[in-house]
Amino acid sequence: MEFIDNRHVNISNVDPSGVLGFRGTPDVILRMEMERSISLFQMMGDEGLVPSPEEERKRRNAIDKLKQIVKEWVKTVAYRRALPERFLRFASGTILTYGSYGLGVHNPESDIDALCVGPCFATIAEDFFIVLHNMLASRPEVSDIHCVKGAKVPLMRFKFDGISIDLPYARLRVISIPEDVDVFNPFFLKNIDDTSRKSLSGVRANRRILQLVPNVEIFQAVLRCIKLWAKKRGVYGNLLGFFGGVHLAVLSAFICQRHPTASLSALIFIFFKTFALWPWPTPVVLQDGDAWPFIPAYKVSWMPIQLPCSPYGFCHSNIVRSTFLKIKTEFRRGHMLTKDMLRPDFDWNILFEPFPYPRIYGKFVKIFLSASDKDELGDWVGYVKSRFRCLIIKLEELLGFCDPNPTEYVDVDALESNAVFYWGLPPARTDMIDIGHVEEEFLKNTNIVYQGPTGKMKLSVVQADELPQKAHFAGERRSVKPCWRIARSNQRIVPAYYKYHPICVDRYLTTNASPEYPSAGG
Ligand SMILES: Nc1ncnc2c1ncn2[C@@H]1O[C@H](COP(=O)(O)OP(=O)(O)OP(=O)(O)O)[C@@H](O)[C@H]1O
Ligand SMILES: [Mg+2]
Ligand SMILES: [Mg+2]
Repeated sequence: MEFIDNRHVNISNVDPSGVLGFRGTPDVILRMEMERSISLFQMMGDEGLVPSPEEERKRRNAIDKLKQIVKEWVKTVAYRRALPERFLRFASGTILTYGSYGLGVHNPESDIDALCVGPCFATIAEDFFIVLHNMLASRPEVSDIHCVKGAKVPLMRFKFDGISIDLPYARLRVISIPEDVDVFNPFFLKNIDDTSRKSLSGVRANRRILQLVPNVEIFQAVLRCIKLWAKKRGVYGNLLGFFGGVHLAVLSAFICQRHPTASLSALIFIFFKTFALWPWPTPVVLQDGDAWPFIPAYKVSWMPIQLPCSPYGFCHSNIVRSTFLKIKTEFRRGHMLTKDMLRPDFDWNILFEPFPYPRIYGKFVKIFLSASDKDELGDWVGYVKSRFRCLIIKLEELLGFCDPNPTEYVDVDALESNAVFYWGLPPARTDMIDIGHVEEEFLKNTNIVYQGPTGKMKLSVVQADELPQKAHFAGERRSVKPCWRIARSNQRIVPAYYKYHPICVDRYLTTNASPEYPSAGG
């Protein structure tokens, strides 16, 4: 814990308004602040947030093997395309990791976001989605492989040695891709196609964040804590109108950038203070020497967060009025709790306490999704989740507010495989809601074309005491993180969409952004 010692900011100095509930000499404050940082690190360990060395080895090994496969694939393609001998020798491709793995904040459940970077002669349609797909599919380590072609960032999704991998593709205008290719070098970015540019933007954004933060380790610790907080408090999940990983990464980096010498505990306090008082929709923008002017923030999201790489768009967001209010409330709660962190009885566990839905809301809309087996259910749940934003907006329209709890429950008494969501409703007017009509409208308005054999959906309004006791976080449900498979609608082949993206805005892959939230970002 050495680095905590020498990067202290006295918490009362970063809180000049003096609202901290503790007085003491600077020495005592420093010591207590350090203790708070240490106990937070310990808590993260207890929560199992940091993968074990064995798990890390497994991931490293999977990436190495993937790199090897990509290299072989490039040679195969070069050969098939009858490239001259001198080119054949040099032709190469590589894998670049990004997302939570690239930032070093993954947990044992996280997937690996890995970008396949290939040379100019390897096409996405044929060479990536057919040749590489077949090479991967024939490997014993690979299972559950899906091609996701219709998304803004097309990708293959599969498991490698049991680890979920998202593999988009970027094709550069060169024959040979250096292993450590510089994704900021204009030479490599020249004349690349739109899909490749979008695919690369995830890697570029992540690398930029790591370049911009003054201390990577402390940034990683802050982000891990904030992600845990967001999951526990029900404000993590882009599809449900909350934050995704990239949003929290930029917010955490923003704090770390401005307080380069602060300790972990001080940064957590500053994080909540800053965003509890933030004048939204003023965008959160990392200090970056190259930054370009951006489009007016109010057109982008309730909480605009700019991506730190050209063309400096905004992270896509599904935040609606209700989720905006919930996030703001949670920021304020975080601030109220952490400003007292130097008090002797301060306990981190309170900050990370799961959001007490049954205590806060009397009634819930229950969304019951079922299918005949687990695979079908995975596809079905993914499909419906991709349209959740429409349902949130509908309920908001009728009731003024709705809290879409991202937690997925399972009804163990039901005969079919199922997933159940319970969204908190405000007390007033709840009795007047015709939930059957909402269900009908949801199906109709979202133009559901999914015709999987067994997917069913039932909406009902239930009392708080009907909520199950046990649940698991949706974000941890990696085993059923499917793609929506090709389905037939009126004899018309409907393209395979990424499970999250057919209509609603999700991540940066969306193909059909809502007019209120134009696609501005990467
Ligand atoms: N809404 C978005 N806007 C812009 N870029 C995004 C968005 N969502 C995802 N990305 C890019 O894709 C990467 C991977 O996204 P993902 O949602 O898997 O985040 P993550 O940080 O890996 O979180 P998790 O641990 O939940 O997987 C992000 O790091 C970011 O570069
Ligand atoms: Mg990820
Ligand atoms: Mg991913």
